[in-house]
Amino acid sequence: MLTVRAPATSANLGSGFDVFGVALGAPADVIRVERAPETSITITGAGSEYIPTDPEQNTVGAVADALEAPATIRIDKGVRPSSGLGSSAASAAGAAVALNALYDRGLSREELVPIAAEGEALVSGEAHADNVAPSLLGGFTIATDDGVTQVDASVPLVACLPETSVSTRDARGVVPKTASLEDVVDTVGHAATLAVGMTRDDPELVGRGLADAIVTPERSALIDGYDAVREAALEAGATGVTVSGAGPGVLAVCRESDRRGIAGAMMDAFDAAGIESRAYQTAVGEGARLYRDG
Ligand SMILES: Nc1ncnc2c1ncn2[C@@H]1O[C@H](COP(=O)(O)OP(=O)(O)OP(=O)(O)O)[C@@H](O)[C@H]1O
Ligand SMILES: N[C@@H](CCO)C(=O)O
Repeated sequence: MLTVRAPATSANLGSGFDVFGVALGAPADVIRVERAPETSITITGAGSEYIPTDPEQNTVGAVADALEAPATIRIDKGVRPSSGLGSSAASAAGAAVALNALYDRGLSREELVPIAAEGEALVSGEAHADNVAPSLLGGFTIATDDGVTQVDASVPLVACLPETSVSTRDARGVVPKTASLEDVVDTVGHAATLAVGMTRDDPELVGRGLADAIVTPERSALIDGYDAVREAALEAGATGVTVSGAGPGVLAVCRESDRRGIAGAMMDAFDAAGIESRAYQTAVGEGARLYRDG
C-alpha cells in the first residue's frame, strides 16, 4: 500500500484567475492505494457524504483511468468539498502521485499536472490546473497553456471557510465574458506585483497584488458576509484579502504576528452575519508527499 498526503490549495489569488495557485500547509487529503483489477473508492472525513464513490464521478477515478492504473483507493478528506480550497484537486493530485508510484509509471510531478487536471474537468467542466499544480508541486504556481512555473515561497495566510458551499461549476457561471482594457491593465499590474512578492516572501507585495476588478467582485457577491469579513481581516492587519478559489472560502495574506488575530476577526465577522466558520492559520506550503507503507 502507498499513502500520499496532498495539500489543500488556494487558486486564483484574485489577480491570477485560472492561473495562480498556492499549496497550503493545512488542511490536506490523505490517499491510500493498492493494486486491484478494478478501481473502487471509499471516502471518509470532511464532507465525505457529499462526494460520489463511483469512479466515473470522482476525480480520483478519472486519474486512475488516465494512468491506466486500477486500484482500491481510500480517501480521507481533510479538505471539505466546494469550500474554495481545492478539495477535488487535492484528491486528484494525491491519486496521481500515488498511482504513478504504485504502477511505476515514472512520470515527473510536472507530467502529472495534466493528468490530475482530468479530474477537475470531470467536476467543473474545464481542466484548469491552478489547483492541481500547487498540490503536486508545492509553493506558488503559475499554470498556463505553455506549462507550469513554480517557486517555493513562505508567506503566512489565513483561510476562513464558512459553513456554506459554492460549487465551482456555479461560480464559473458568474465570471464576466469581457473586461475593459482599463481593468485588464490594472489586473496585469497586480498579478505581476503578486508574483514578485512570492519570489521575495513579501506579504506586503503579495497582499497588494491580490486586487482584481474583473472576477472577484462577481464571485464575492455569492458569499454571504464577504464584505464584512474582508473589512475585519484588513482592520486586524491583513495585507490583502480575496475569495479563495471559487469560494466561499476567504483568503487573507498577512505577517505571521498578525495571523491569529486575523483568524479570530474573520470568524467573528462571519458569526455576526449568522454563519459558522472555521479558520486555518497556515502558510504557503509543500506539495504532495509520498509515503511507502510496505
Ligand atoms: N475526490 C473528490 N474530492 C472532493 N470532491 C469531489 C471528489 N470527486 C468528485 N468531487 C465532487 O467535486 C465537487 C467539489 O469540487 P469543487 O471544484 O466544486 O470544489 P472544490 O474543489 O472544493 O473547490 P475550489 O476548486 O473552488 O477550490 C463536489 O460536487 C464533489 O462531489
Ligand atoms: N480557477 C478556478 C479554481 C476553482 O476550481 C475557478 O476559480 O473557477
